[in-house]
Amino acid sequence: MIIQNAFLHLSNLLDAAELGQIGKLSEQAKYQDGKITATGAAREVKDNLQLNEHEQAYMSIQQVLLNALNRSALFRNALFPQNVHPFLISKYDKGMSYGWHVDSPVMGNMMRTDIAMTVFLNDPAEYEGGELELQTAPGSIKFKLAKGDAICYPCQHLHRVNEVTSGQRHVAVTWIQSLVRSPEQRGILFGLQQVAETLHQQNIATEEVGVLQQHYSNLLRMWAY
Ligand SMILES: O=C(O)CCC(=O)C(=O)O
Ligand SMILES: [Fe+2]
Repeated sequence: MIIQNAFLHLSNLLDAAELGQIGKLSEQAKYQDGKITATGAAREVKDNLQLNEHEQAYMSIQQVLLNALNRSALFRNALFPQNVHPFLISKYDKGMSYGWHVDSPVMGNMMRTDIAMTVFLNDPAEYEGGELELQTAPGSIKFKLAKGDAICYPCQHLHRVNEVTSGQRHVAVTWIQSLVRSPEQRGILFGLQQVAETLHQQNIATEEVGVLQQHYSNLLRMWAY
């Protein structure tokens, strides 16, 4: 099936062993007020807990998450990641939420934030509420994914995390600068790439397949910066 959606769902981004490792590492670690890393208006509406970046566990968790991203062909082919911000590891206890906001357009060492990503680190049955909600032209969309899954969405959208009304929500959040800035252009390239990949799997290697690959390459070269 060809994926044609600006919201990329990565199923099982983390395997059971990785989830176990992250669970263990975060258990002993200290979490602090999430307002510390929020700027501007987002600071007023942010109410969560974040793993302190000076904690020993922090770097180990980063490594597990980056390894998982590195082996995902879907992540690479759909998003053209050029720069990935260090993950924020967050918890939302009962009563916590993150109100409507947009993320900073530029973060860290002057990286542009094109795509935001939430990795769900615990089972959705462990908490009520806590959906990631995006405002889009046709209406709002809510995501509350399985443990180990991730959602990637263009940073243009206003979004919020609904109040957790029971239990605890545990996520990792990051931002990606893409080689291809526009979501529409990424969608065209990803569509063509999936068609080329399907033809390749069917052992079809006609002249037309070569031309498809040629134009895919030329479009990517035209749009990459
Ligand atoms: O926790 C999430 O799913 C998203 C959090 C968020 O919007 C942010 O950190 O900017
Ligand atoms: Fe956000």
